[in-house]
Amino acid sequence: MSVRIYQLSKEIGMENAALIELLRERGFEVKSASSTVDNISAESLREEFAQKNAASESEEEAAAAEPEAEEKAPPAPPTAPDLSKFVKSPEQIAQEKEDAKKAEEEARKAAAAAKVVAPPPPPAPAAPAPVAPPAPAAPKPMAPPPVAPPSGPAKVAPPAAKPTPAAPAPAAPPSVNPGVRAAAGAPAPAAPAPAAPPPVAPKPVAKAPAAPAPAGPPAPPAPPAMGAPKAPPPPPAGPGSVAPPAAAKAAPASGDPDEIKQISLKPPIVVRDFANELGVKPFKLISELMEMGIFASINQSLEENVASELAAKHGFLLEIRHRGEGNKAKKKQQKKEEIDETGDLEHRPPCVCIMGHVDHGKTSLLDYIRKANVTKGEAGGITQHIGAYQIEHNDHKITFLDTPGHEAFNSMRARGADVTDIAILVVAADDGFKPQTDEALKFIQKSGVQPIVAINKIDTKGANVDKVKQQMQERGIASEDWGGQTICVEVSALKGTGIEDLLDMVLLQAEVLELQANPKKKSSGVVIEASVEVGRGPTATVIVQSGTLKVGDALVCGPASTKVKAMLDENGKQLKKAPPATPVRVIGWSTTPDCGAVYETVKNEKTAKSLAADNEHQMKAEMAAMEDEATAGMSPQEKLFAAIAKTQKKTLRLIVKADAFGSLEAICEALTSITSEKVALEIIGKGVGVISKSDVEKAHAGEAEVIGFNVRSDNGVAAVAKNKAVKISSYQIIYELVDRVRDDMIEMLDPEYRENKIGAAEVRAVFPIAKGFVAGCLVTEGRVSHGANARVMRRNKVMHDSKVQTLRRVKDDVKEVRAGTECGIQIEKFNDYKPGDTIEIYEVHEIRPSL
Ligand SMILES: Nc1nc2c(ncn2[C@@H]2O[C@H](COP(=O)(O)OP(=O)(O)OP(=O)(O)O)[C@@H](O)[C@H]2O)c(=O)[nH]1
Repeated sequence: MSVRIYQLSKEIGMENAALIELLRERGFEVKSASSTVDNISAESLREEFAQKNAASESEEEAAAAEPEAEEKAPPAPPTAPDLSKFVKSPEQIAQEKEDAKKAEEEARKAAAAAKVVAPPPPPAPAAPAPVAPPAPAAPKPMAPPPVAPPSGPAKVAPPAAKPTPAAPAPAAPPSVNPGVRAAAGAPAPAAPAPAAPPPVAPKPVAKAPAAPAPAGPPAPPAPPAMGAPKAPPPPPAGPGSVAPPAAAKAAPASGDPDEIKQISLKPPIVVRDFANELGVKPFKLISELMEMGIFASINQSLEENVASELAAKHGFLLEIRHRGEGNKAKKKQQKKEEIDETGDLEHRPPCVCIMGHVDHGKTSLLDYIRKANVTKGEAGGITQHIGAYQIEHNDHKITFLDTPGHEAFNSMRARGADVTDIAILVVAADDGFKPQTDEALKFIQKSGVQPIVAINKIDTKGANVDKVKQQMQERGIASEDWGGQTICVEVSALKGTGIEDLLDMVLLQAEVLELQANPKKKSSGVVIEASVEVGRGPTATVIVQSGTLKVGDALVCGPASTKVKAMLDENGKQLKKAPPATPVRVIGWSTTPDCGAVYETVKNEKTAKSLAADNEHQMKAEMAAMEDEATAGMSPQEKLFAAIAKTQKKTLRLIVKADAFGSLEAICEALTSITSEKVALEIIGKGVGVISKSDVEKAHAGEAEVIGFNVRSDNGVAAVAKNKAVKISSYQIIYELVDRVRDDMIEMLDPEYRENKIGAAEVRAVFPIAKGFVAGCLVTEGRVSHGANARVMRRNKVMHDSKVQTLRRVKDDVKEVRAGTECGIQIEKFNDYKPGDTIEIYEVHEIRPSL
């Protein structure tokens, strides 16, 4: 039996880091808070600390007050001092080390009073490192602030975890986070101040590992997980996605008296609209473009850099908003607000997603966690699939995103990682890393989330945990017990082994991430599932990311809007309020919102409706412009040829109906990835909900098929379809659907044939007979068969191509003559044999054409 360090540290009331240090001092090989110590050692530690704590109770109280004083002492930046219990300054760590040593000694001497848990305030650092360096604009020539050692309170920025924007100086936490573990054992950094100031303001580094000091003498080797040097604030930069030319950028900085106005446009930037925005006549803009060597018509769209250049020329700063960037920008803004309003910030549950290769046990894991929770929770709750659910573990909530795992759901998985704080990468112990595991890992890493690897199916015969760990190492995510930084838990989703441990690790990671949100503000969040439900109309499952969503709130989400009439959790229970990180199904949207879209709370229903209408209009305009753009730049002839080519190519037209937006999108993505030179695939209609008569009408008009995924047909639809000869096919499995569509495309192709040579004969002599001539031959290879296809070749030229009409051995008709045998051959409708000709015998097979 063994005990995890984080459990033990809780029991004895000690920081994880301090306990790790103490154990290391005592010769234990421990790596992180998830490492274990044997039960006997744990018990003796419990006893030891029970005594010490009793003896030093009063002393601790005094000590507890002191760090406060210490926190106030250094000139901390305004947003900084948010010390979590996992975060300590290097001085504190050093102090703890000393204390731990002292405690050990004292323990040995059986002295009663020792102090380990609450260290006294560290002495004023010998080389104090001011956290906030001077502005880069006026660097002092001689003594720049030492940039390397972050001192004073520093917020955790665990490696590969989402960077915490407010962190003043990314520092490795002497905490349980494996990625930063090394810092605990590292010497307190005391980097010498660089002799020369950095010539250019280094980019602020949001994440560990350490970046080198920008200038001056080389910094001492930083401990592996120490934070990057505290960077001076970056020079003023243009707004988020603004892509102005140099001139435009320089203008505001140079203090040009002319006011620089900003215009914000979404591509495509069409000449006519752009001229309006700039307040010039289109022909003027066209002539300016001509001066730049660009010949554009009034309806043509401009390259972004060209538009930026023109905007600058007219004194504008052009912001180009790409689709989806608005949301990103909003998200960023949202995060920023979360930091600004620290007063109202509260801890929120982590959003966790489970990813991995098909059949590695994601669903089983999710099911096990959910079922365990259902039985623990309120009795009789009927769980429904809403794309996410929340559980409680050790009195802490965890939100799980229930994302499907099939390859075709890539896009949803990508989103899963977007709203995800923690990602569990499931790898089957009997199968190891597979392409989808790697793909999922890529998503996870791209989204800046530190994966927790769950090695599943450890109960199976072929389980090889070491092999998986080896593969983890090969991918740069070595597990903790292999000297790496990735939390790795061995589980069996079937038997439930290790699941508690896994959930412990999730909570631990969540604690390190310090997930916070402001529940008091207006709610916003992300749609993770959307569908049309019979009797309920369009519904959407959203994850509240900020604020508290309440019944009666007016929401807008792209072209969809709603006044929340009802919200349900995954157990179908009506909720009145949904605080941050809660998944809820919101009923009663005007239309199904897009999966992955951001919703916002607005003033009232009227505003929501009007904003949704604006969004819809905008989206339609963009679509139309994109279509125009596809043919822009083509001459009329080219457009004509393109149109002809389009009509000549066979096309399979489809109308796709699915049960949810996520699956609809995944299906369309999978279908459009079927590429063929010979057959085009065109999705002429798609939607969420039952297959209706109007779908059939549309299919009939467009000569299309209707494909349904997990949806049924409306009453009477089958009869209409039969009457109009419209094919309707329904599927429950996405790859079957894709395979069937591929088959349908192939069926549209003309058959293909392959020739197979079966023999050859050489003409040795030509004999006249009553009706024409016969060729006396020697079969030189294979066989010659009566009725087989035959081709007479002369000097590599085909003289005739037909069939073997007569085949004789001596005077007898035969069916077949083998190689090395002489025979008489008469070819259908041919008489011009010459000695030396070759008669090739071949078969023709019809083969399945390929796309
Ligand atoms: N022996 C054993 N079998 C397991 C375990 N976890 C899952 N399985 C089995 O593995 C198979 C696939 O499990 P799923 O949970 O459906 O896997 P998945 O990764 O969700 O699969 P997709 O949803 O298709 O991507 C099922 O037959 C499960 O019963 C486990 O821990 N041990």
